[in-house]
Amino acid sequence: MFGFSDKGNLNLITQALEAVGRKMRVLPDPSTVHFHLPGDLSVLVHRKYEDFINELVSKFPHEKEGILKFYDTCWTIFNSLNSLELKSLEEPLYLFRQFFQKPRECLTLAYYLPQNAGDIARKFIKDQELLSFIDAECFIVSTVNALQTPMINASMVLCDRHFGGINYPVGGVGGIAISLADGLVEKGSEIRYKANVTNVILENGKAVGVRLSNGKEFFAKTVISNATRWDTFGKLVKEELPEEEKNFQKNYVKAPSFLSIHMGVKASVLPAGTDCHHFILEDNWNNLEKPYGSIFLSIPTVLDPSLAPEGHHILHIFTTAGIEDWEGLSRKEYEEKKEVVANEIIRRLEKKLFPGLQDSIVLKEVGSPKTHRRFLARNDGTYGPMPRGKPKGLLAMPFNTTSIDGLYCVGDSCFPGQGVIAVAFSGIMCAHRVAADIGLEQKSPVLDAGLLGLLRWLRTLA
Ligand SMILES: NC(=O)c1ccc[n+]([C@@H]2O[C@H](COP(=O)([O-])OP(=O)(O)OC[C@H]3O[C@@H](n4cnc5c(N)ncnc54)[C@H](O)[C@@H]3O)[C@@H](O)[C@H]2O)c1
Ligand SMILES: CC(C)=CCC/C(C)=C/C=C/C(C)=C/C=C/C(C)=C/C=C/C=C(C)/C=C/C=C(C)/C=C/C=C(\C)CCC=C(C)C
Repeated sequence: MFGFSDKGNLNLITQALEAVGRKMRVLPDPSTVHFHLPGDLSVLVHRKYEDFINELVSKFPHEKEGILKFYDTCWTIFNSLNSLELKSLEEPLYLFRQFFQKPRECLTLAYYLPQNAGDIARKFIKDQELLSFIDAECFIVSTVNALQTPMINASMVLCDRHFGGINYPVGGVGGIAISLADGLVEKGSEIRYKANVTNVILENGKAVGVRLSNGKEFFAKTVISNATRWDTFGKLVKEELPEEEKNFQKNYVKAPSFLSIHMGVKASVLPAGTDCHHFILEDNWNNLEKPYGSIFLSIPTVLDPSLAPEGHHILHIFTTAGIEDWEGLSRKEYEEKKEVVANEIIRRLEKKLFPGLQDSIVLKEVGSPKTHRRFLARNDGTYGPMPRGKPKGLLAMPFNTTSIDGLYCVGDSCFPGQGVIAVAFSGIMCAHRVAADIGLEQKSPVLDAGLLGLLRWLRTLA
């Protein structure tokens, strides 16, 4: 996980846990990911920035200058981000204060806001294979290539992995939700589980509450939806799609979902020193973004052996996959298809990384895009939004307010997009905007109208 470090302003998981009086023990991952790419290009992203740069330069010595210039630009953006107090960009008093206190940093971010990583990389780098490597760097966090990945998001992940580092919460990532929930309850909140919202209740065009599938209704000053914007406006709000959302759907499509395999294997199948995270694309760069084209693999027991019985490891393997491949099948066909597709992926891993993998399996569970749709309640099981074409960086991404008074959105179909830290930031922004709107923080109605209008107009330019 990103966001677990003890320094800077972008350690948003640490900060969220602290806010509810919690702290988790984490284990530092010595690397972010081990890339296994076409042409036997192998790159390990070390935790220490200098080690990573030296490794990359050793593979592309003729591009040393371009590599340094590209990643230096990422650092300029990351350092600007990391210097700000992160609150709502839809709240003018805060935004103006930040511009006044940190003008250089805010102007840097404003300059890069409409730009994409692939365009910046092409300013400095000519080698096609290296540009494809940067595509893979972006793909693992955005599910699209570098030309479609906003430069601010790319900089955030390409630098924070070295600044804050990747850290594993002892006991597994499920512990994050448990700690947050415990902390919230301790602070006086109430959480209702198995509460399936089917309607946002509107009164005179204002959101005033929610209705559950069991018919119960809850009323509130403010409704915040963590469902995707496709679910919020396609299912929960029964009105005609507002113009703003039409614009969002014009600019963004649902990213595919995932096929995931969770396996328990005998430890002897992994060579000594195996890294925790791997990304595998065997022969052809053109397959990078295709369904089942590339394989993600995490082995959390490399860092935290307590998760599996002695002598065993856990493998979490996943590839992008669309829901359309999995619809219209009988139960039997569905189960058979999961088996066939999973076995092919395991065969590829066996060939590339771990001979004998198939025979070492002691437990295997396969999830399809339908599993994601069902258990995460996400439209088509989508991983999040993906630009329809070439985006203007983050310019078109909506923030938290919506065109329905009293209704706010958070999560990965809001600015700045996919990723736990991105989503946590959208939560922080939303909390601040709501606090201002219900009188818990300062606000200026005149400036609000001006800024929200300006941001709406900017989005139409994207
Ligand atoms: N690091 C990883 O490997 C990893 C894995 C998975 C997801 N992620 C990140 O998490 C991000 C998603 O975060 P998010 O917060 O936007 O979405 P989310 O899907 O994690 O959270 C949405 C929440 O809303 C609930 N919900 C949805 N519809 C509901 C309804 N009708 N009634 C009641 N509850 C409902 C869901 O149960 C869920 O708890 C992704 O973009 C991804 O980057 C990361
Ligand atoms: C007016 C206006 C609007 C403006 C002005 C200017 C300014 C001030 C600006 C500002 C801005 C800001 C603050 C921004 C922010 C941003 C952020 C925070 C961002 C973030 C991001 C993040 C991200 C993207 C992340 C991501 C991640 C991910 C997705 C991850 C994933 C992972 C996975 C999948 C795993 C892998 C594995 C393997 C390889 C195995």
